[in-house]
Amino acid sequence: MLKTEVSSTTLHTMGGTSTISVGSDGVAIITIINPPVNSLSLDGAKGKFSGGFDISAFGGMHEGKAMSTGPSSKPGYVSIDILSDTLEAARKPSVAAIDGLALGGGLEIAMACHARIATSTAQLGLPELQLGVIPGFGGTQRLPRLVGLAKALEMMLTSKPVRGLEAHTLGLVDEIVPGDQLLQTARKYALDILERRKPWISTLYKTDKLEPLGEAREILNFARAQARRQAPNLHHPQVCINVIEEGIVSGPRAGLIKEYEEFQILLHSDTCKSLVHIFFAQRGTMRVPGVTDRGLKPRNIKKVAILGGGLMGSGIATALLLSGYQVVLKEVNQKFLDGGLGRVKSNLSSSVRKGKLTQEKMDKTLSNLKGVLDYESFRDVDMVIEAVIENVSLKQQIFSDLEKYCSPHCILASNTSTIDLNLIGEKTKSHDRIIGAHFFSPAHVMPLLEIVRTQNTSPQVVVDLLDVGKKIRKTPVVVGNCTGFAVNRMFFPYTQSALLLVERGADLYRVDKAITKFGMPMGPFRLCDLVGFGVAVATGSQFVFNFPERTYKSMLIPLMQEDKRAGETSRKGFYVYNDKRKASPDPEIKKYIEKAREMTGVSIDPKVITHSIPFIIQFNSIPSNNQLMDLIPFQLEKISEKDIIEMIFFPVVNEACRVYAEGIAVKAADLDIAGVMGMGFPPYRGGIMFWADKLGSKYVYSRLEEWSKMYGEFFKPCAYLAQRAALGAPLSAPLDQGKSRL
Ligand SMILES: C[C@H](O)CC(=O)SCCNC(=O)CCNC(=O)[C@H](O)C(C)(C)COP(=O)(O)OP(=O)(O)OC[C@H]1O[C@@H](n2cnc3c(N)ncnc32)[C@H](O)[C@@H]1OP(=O)(O)O
Repeated sequence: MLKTEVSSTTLHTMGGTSTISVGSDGVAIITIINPPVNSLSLDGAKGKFSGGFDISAFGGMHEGKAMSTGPSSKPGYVSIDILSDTLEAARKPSVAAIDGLALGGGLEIAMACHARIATSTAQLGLPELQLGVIPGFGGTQRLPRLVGLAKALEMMLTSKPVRGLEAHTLGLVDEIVPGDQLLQTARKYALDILERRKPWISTLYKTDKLEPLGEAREILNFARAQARRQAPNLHHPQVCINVIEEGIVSGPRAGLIKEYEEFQILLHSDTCKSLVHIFFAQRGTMRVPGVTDRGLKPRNIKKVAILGGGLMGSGIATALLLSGYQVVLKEVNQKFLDGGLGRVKSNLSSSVRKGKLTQEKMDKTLSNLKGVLDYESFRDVDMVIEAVIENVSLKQQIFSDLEKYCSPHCILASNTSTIDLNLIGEKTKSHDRIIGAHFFSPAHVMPLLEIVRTQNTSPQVVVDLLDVGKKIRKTPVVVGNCTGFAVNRMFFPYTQSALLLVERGADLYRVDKAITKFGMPMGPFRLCDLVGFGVAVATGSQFVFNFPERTYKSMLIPLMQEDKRAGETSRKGFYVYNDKRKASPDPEIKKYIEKAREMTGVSIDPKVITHSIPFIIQFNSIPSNNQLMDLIPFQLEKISEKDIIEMIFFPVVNEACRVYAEGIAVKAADLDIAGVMGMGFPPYRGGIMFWADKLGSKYVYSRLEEWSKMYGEFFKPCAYLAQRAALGAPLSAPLDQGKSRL
């Protein structure tokens, strides 16, 4: 029971409200209220358990405002003067009572207290690295001293929080209590410290959890090597390790100073700006003008039917089952149905093997799955997701069947990745409830859900699907209807420009290597192998048909298909694969490239090469044409990595501009998220539009213009890009009103 309050004060600040109330036991309770996540701001009072420092204030700091303003202009003011020399060194003990989140700056304040009491479900973590910075309020020094170096490094480098129970085992938390006993226990704990019944601990000077220096160095070096391997383009994980090391080698106060200095530098890095942009852009996808601002409430979707138990259908079923939905899976015959159900089971078993799901939960989850061969069970479902092969007439037939069997309120969704939804729904009268639910393979793993809305789809149906997307832990991006929607329209030129480059003489494996080095999970050719040539050609044909003027016509893939090379599944594609599915370059590929060149009349143009890669060769005699041609592949191999990256990605930027200008995407930031989550574009580059804006619209335009003169229409900058470049304006600036197709 709390004792009666004897005094209380409320502070209103820009960062929310703080209340201080002192009970008759003399213990003061500071409560800080700053919805939604109690983020911290420097103008506000300190001491709240929260989602961390106010990330929206990073923006102002990027524009030049220092993090330390006013009285806090002194280096390390918060971490040294406030948290170490005032809070931690005080003659009054402080105890953190943690319910819910204690992340980033929130946990750093808690660690500067003399003890921490938490609920078992509280989440404690230092996720600053996910934003391109390091903990800045002493976290790099205190966390290793509470939980040991190895665990502290893991928590910081992965940005993953731990739950209260684990935090207690680790020593981060002193006691775990139910939520309703939190304050009472924390109060008593503070008095116990004061009266020396509990130890009075300053975390900063604790050493018992720190490994001896030699061992510590080994752990740090191991972490360095691992971080370099996992994120070779990222500098800030290395900085974090260096800062931790400084504290171990030179003492925690030296560590705090280095932490402050490095934090200030990282705050202004491109990586931090890009990751903060992605943080807000990801949350912004849930806001769709004209849809989510109408006050519509999502309807309760309980039962979903899926048509097709292939790779996509079974993945979608898995994702829904894992979030508690009842799922009906329909196939055309028992063999296919058994295959589909088997795939769902094996997806779930793999979660059990990885410790993400218990066997008991898996059995319970599977009881929500029903396999069927007809439409009878569709009568009471709330939503259907069609996930059959990309065949227009088959989909049209299915949608008219669905109209007959499903109730009038049932949402009719298609998982098509390219086909125009109006075409799919052509034979129905249900246009207001037809919507695209485009998942990415494997659907139970990939984080993006592209929600496609036609001009007739009702906003209620969009709101319903946004809600389902959130519940199955996907990031939904709402886009307009067209061939390929947003993600595949951006993907198409990615493969096309790669084909163009190799046909002009660039080494295929070097293209993949350059793109992987840039930060993509794999290069365009390795990806084609993974997706399979069959799917690549089927999707590609939609583009060839709809956008012929900007299609690069290559015979390379069809030629390889003739020789039964179909990608990874056939063990041969652009690479060859061994039993363990390890990819190796194949010298045979040259043969296909030469033949493809011959068939389409593409040649390596020496003028272009010498123009783009100036270098001098001295000949003793005048070389023959054949000798010159022999030199060409060698010369083209000299194409710089920067040129490879720009020639592959600027056409993607160009297409993203078209998608934006046509109103298919409502915000440029949605395309950034679609690229990051659907294509694997590196988040630390901020997404495709953000990255292009960093290079400047003028530069992107001028390069595309240059290549379009050399290689033709494929590279031609679109009108929107040309206009932005002429104005010197960013590509991501909001569009004129009334343009959106949504
Ligand atoms: C000096 C220090 O060391 C520096 C720091 O502390 S840096 C900050 C470190 N903290 C973080 O990185 C945590 C970031 N936040 C998160 O991971 C998640 O938001 C969360 C786990 C706190 C909550 O997740 P969830 O419940 O799914 O809600 P989510 O939609 O993400 O956030 C709710 C709202 O709070 C905002 N928000 C979350 N954390 C915020 C923060 N630290 N600052 C400002 N706004 C924040 C979100 O933008 C969102 O706003 P919106 O509703 O207007 O879109």
